[in-house]
Amino acid sequence: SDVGHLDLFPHLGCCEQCSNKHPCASVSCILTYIPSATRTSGKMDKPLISRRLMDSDGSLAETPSGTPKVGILGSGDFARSLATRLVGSGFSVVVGSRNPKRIAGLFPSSVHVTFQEQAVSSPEIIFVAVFREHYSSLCALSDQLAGKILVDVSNPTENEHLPHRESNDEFLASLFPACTVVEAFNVISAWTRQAGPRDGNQQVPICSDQPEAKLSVSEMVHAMGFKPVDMGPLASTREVEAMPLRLLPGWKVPTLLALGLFVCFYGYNFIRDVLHPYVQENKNKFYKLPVSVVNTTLPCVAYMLLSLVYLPGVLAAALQLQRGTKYRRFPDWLDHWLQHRKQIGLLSFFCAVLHALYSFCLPLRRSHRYDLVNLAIKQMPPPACAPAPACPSLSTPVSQKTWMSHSGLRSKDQPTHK
Ligand SMILES: NC(=O)C1=CN([C@@H]2O[C@H](COP(=O)(O)OP(=O)(O)OC[C@H]3O[C@@H](n4cnc5c(N)ncnc54)[C@H](OP(=O)(O)O)[C@@H]3O)[C@@H](O)[C@H]2O)C=CC1
Ligand SMILES: [Fe+3]
Repeated sequence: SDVGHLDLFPHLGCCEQCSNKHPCASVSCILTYIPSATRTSGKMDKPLISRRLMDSDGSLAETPSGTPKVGILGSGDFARSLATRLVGSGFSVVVGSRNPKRIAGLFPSSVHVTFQEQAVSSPEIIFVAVFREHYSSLCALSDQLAGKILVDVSNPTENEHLPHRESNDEFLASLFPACTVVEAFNVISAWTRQAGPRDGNQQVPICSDQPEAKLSVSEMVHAMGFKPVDMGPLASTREVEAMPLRLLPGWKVPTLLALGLFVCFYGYNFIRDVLHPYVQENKNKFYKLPVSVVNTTLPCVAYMLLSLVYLPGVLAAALQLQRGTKYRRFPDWLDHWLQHRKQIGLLSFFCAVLHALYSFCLPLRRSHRYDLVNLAIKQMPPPACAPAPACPSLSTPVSQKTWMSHSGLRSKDQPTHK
């Protein structure tokens, strides 16, 4: 309704947008006048890089003095994207490099790029954006780093990561015992880190043995527009560092299960529909392998998977009844099974959809085949003095009734089988 809009927006004067009497209260005009920032709300409207930090050419300008200072060791991709975001969030950033002159131009102008020794002297929080194998090259800075918070951002490669091996954070903490090590940002992509949490993951898992250090880093993460998530002590970093290595977590077992079921049912249907007729009656039905046998197999797999979605719930209920309480942990196998129900259910649905598509396409394919046979027969010249055909279906075009009966459809004048 237009009523009341004028009270809400008393600044609206003469309307230049439409021909209404002034002041105009039409919704379209009001929407044109309201600044976009007041129309929409939420975090996404906040500019990721504040205007006051931008030069006229779009690069980042000097940060005002008195802003919190953050150090970054390393000048690679991670350091660059992090520095850009930190400056955009109002932090003063100093980057420590082995060769500051070479890489200074790659950072926003407000970032101070210097040698490692100078970079770590004043900030209390220092990001270690170098690979694990180069941590030991930072040991020369031990005295200057004493008492500071080191934020480890590294991820192990797959070969490095072994479940019972010490994490990169634990290794860093052992090299710098006088520092507090905090894990953060290892799961955030370079794009999200630089552009802010617009469309990517917003959660930043944080681990440390020191609650104060965790709090300081959490506040910084929050100021950068992300959501800090406390993942516990430094020992939890083994789990957190393994996160980026997991592709589609939770799907491996259900997918293998679905494939296994498919292979079993396909084998069974192959023996029943193809191999058995071939051995017993010498009938060649191998043409059924790509479509018909697959289509018979898909619903079997779908039903089996669906039953595997419901079964653990029943087992869990039975176990609770037997134990007389629901406050005891399920056995591990049942716990894992319960956690995979969503994936198993989706795979079941996928098989059912494939079955529907196959079933829909099969009659179309048969109809096309009969059309081709009809055409071929029509083109055959009648023999000059041919005897009466033994099989009428070979000399006359295949009727609609024939292909309908072969396709499992029934024509109107055909009697129903009881
Ligand atoms: N890139 C990404 O998107 C992500 C990276 N990470 C982690 O961030 C860390 C850095 O990654 P990234 O920036 O991509 O790597 P890069 O190879 O781009 O940069 C590594 C930096 O380490 C510095 N460095 C310090 N000491 C040494 C040394 N002895 N030998 C070689 N280099 C050294 C170098 O800077 P200089 O020469 O100036 O000293 C170099 O620029 C890694 O631990 C990685 O796992 C985590 C998540 C995502
Ligand atoms: Fe079916």
